Amino acid sequence: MAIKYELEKKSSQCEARAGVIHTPHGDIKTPVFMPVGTKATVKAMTPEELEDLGAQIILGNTYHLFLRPGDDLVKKAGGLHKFMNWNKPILTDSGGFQVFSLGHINKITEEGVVFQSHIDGSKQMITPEKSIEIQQNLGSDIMMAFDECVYPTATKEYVAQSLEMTLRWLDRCIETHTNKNQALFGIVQGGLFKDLRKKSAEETIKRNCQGFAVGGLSVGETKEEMIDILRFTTPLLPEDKPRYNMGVGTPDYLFESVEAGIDMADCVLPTRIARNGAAMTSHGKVTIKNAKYREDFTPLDPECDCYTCKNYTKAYIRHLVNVNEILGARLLSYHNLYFLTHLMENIRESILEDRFLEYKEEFYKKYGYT
Ligand SMILES: CC#C[C@H]1NC(N)=Nc2cc3[nH]c(NC)nc3cc21
Ligand SMILES: [Zn+2]
Repeated sequence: MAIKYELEKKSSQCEARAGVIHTPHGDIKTPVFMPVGTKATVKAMTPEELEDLGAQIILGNTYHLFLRPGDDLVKKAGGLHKFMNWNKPILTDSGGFQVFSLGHINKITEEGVVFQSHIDGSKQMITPEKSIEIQQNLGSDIMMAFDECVYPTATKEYVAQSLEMTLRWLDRCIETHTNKNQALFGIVQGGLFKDLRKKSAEETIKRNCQGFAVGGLSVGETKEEMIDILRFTTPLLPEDKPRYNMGVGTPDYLFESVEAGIDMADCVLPTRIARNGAAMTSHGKVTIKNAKYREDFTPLDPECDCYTCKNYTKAYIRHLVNVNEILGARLLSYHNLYFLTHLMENIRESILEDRFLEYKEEFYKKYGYT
């Protein structure tokens, strides 16, 4: 068994739950936020810094690593863990979404997706088999099935057809999944249509994957639509397997995901907004370039005990960002990743103490959501 999910405590107030995912590269306490390391690095962070800030598992991307440096090279290096010197769990996305959001799609056929590389325009094709072969070369602990990604604007007819193809592609992924040290997660689609979500969930569950993602969200739908679909779909998934909401990473979306019964979430936001000079703090978002911080010699977040907040001031970080010094992005990335990682740790504690909703209310008030 590549991974095993152990449920520790279910909230009495909502679908939230705390658990542990046992993997060949160590245990993951859930709910968990997963930093994104698209091209074999979580941007500007060393693996040691990721460990220090509490990261338990990171993401890699099939699409990017296939194009550069090539999954065959990573395999020759001993796999992605060795190549990037990260010895804890890694989850790799299958390429479906990245082709959609980055590659220039030429056509989607039953065989797979033909696209032009966003790097050199070369014609490429990813099939379910190819996606799993790449992920097995990378050696990730959790592989995502190759799915067809549809946007919330797609018609119901298209979404209905698409989820059927995603199920046929899942069967082909399962066929190709030979390395049983790696888990394979299915992805539930169905857009914003509850009957299609139910169908996709029921059919995906029949394939007995080691975990399940709710796909097709965080792709432009409204927050209310995401919450509605998430609260409908997540409880349909097996209680004894991990559940993963793809692409969420703001505090409110993390709270809402956990409240719906989600265990795992990932997002590029913490490092992306850091490069743009923004930080998530206990009292809401801080845009450090703001002139009001010019002579502010207090920590970024007075309630945070991370390396950045213990050693530097807003004025100093604002200076670094203003003169475009790399350290500015690094210090903000470190804090933002620490903030979301510890937010999920605090959420987990609140579930173990059966006070999740109270914690959510306290956090929302301080952060400025309500
Ligand atoms: C449609 C669809 C779909 C899902 N399929 C796969 N393989 N990966 C995803 C990654 C995502 N990231 C975000 N938002 C940043 N939404 C995502 C959705 C998916
Ligand atoms: Zn901090």
